[in-house]
Amino acid sequence: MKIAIGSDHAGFRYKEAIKQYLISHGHDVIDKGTDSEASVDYPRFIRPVAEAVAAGAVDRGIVLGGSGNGEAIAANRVKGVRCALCWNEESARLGRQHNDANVISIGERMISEEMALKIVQIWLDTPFEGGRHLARIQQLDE
Ligand SMILES: O=C(CO)[C@H](O)[C@H](O)COP(=O)(O)O
Repeated sequence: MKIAIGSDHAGFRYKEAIKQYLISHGHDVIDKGTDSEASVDYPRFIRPVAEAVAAGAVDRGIVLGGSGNGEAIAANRVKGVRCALCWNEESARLGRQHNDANVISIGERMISEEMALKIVQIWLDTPFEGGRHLARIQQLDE
């Protein structure tokens, strides 16, 4: 899968860990920054991830910050993006099953690195359920 990833300074360490995890599992990763733990403003690095997903340049996107809240808000401003803020296995699973989330947001200050990697794995492996959820996600873009 082709996956874009981006973070601010507060999500930088997990971005690097997730990038290595994805590459080691055969994915093609497009890193939109940031490149260090120096303080930056997250919209600058999150919006390019969301735009790449919306344009079909990549299959999925991952955004990270301290809480993941602002990053999810920024990603969801782009039409066609369904970004789920994930903090445990079930939030990641439901993000795919019910919401067909094409982007996830993770808060580095909220969860362990082990949990962050688990979330990514579940989000990649879980299919969209369709059915009653299809009409609902279609209404998001209407
Ligand atoms: O999670 C975030 C936005 O929702 C940011 O990562 C967080 O606000 C950065 O905070 P600071 O500038 O204090 O390091």
